[in-house]
Amino acid sequence: MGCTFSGLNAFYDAVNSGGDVWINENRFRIVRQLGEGGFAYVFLVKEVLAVSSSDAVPGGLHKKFKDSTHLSDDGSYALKKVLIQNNEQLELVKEEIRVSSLFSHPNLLPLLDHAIIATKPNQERSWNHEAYLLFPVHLDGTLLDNSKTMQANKEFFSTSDVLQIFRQLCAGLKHMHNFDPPYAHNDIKPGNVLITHRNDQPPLAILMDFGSARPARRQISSRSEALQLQEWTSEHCSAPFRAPELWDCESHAYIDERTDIWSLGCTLYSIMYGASPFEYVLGESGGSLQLAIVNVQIKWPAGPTPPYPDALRQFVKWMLQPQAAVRPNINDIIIHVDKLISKFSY
Ligand SMILES: Nc1ncnc2c1ncn2[C@@H]1O[C@H](COP(=O)(O)OP(=O)(O)OP(=O)(O)O)[C@@H](O)[C@H]1O
Repeated sequence: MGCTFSGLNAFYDAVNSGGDVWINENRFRIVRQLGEGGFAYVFLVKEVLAVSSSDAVPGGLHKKFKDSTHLSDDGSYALKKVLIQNNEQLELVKEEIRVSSLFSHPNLLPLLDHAIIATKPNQERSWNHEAYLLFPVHLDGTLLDNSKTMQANKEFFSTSDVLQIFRQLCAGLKHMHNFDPPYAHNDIKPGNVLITHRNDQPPLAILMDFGSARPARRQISSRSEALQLQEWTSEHCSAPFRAPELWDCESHAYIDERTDIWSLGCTLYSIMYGASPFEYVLGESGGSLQLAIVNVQIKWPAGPTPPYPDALRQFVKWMLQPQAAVRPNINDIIIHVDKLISKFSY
C-alpha cells in the first residue's frame, strides 16, 4: 500500500491493492500493458464499478466528466504509471500534469485524473514517488506503430488520409499555439500521435504526451542561455524531429512556437514515407543527423510509390524552412492544408 503524499492541492490518494489501483475515488483493474516510455509504463485498465448499487453505471468518471467526448462507454482507460526517483523527475511530472490539464480540444489527449503517491524511502531517506495519470485509451496504437505495420505490408496512407490526419494534428496544435501564452509541444512525432481507425471516415488522430510542452516564446540573450536551451532540447525534443535552431542556437535569438512547425513538417513526411526525412542518417555509419538537419538534406524516396502529388512534397519543404523567422505559422499551415484537402480529397 502506498502512503499518501500531501503538500499541494493537486495531489490525491492512490492506493494499490489486490491488483487494482485507486485514483482518488475511482478504482481500476489492470488488464494488460499497452506501452512503455523512458520512466513510464502504460496499462489498459478497466474501471471497477461499485456492485449492488443502483447507480453503479455510469462510473465516477462519467459523473465527473458528464460532457466529455473522450470517455469510454465500457470503462476502459489508459493508465500511465511514472516511476519517480528524484526531485527533478517529480517536478517534471508535476509540470506534465499542470500542462496536460490546461488544454481542452478533440485532437489533444486530455488528462482525466491523476495521483502522486509516496512509496518507500530511498537510500537518501527521502521518499520515492509514483505518479498515475489516467487518459482515454486508443487501442489502434500510435502513428509510428501504424506506419511500421503498413511498411511491413507495403501499404501506405492515401493522399486523402495523409491530409486528414495531418489536418487534425494542426487543429490540436493550433489550440496550443494560440493559447495565452502560446505553448510549444516540443516533441511532435509519430510516436506521440494516437490513431483510431473508423468506418467510412479518415482515421482519428490525437496528439499526446505534454511532458515537454512549455511556453513557446523566449528571447535568448547570452551564450549560456543558448547552451542551456540546447541542453534542455537535447533531453526533451526527439533528435530526428528537432528544429535546426535548437541544435545550434545563436547567443542572440528569438525562439517561438515555429520550432513545432519544423517537427510538424517532419511528421507529415513520416505519415507519407514512414520515417523522419532525416532519419536515414541514423542508419548510415558516420552520418551526422545535426548536419543533415541544419543543411536540410531531405532524402526523398525514389520511385513512383507511394504516389503522392508533388504539392505534398512542396508543402513539407515549406515547413522545413531552416530560418525560423520566415517559417510559416500554424494558421498559415491550416489555410494551406485546407486548400490541399479540397483539391485532393474525395
Ligand atoms: N492513451 C493511450 N492509449 C493507448 N496507448 C497509449 C496511450 N498512451 C500511451 N500509450 C502507449 O504507451 C506508449 C508510451 O506512452 P508515452 O509516450 O506517454 O510515454 P513516455 O514515457 O512519455 O514515452 P517517451 O519516453 O517516448 O516520451 C505509447 O507509445 C503508446 O504505445
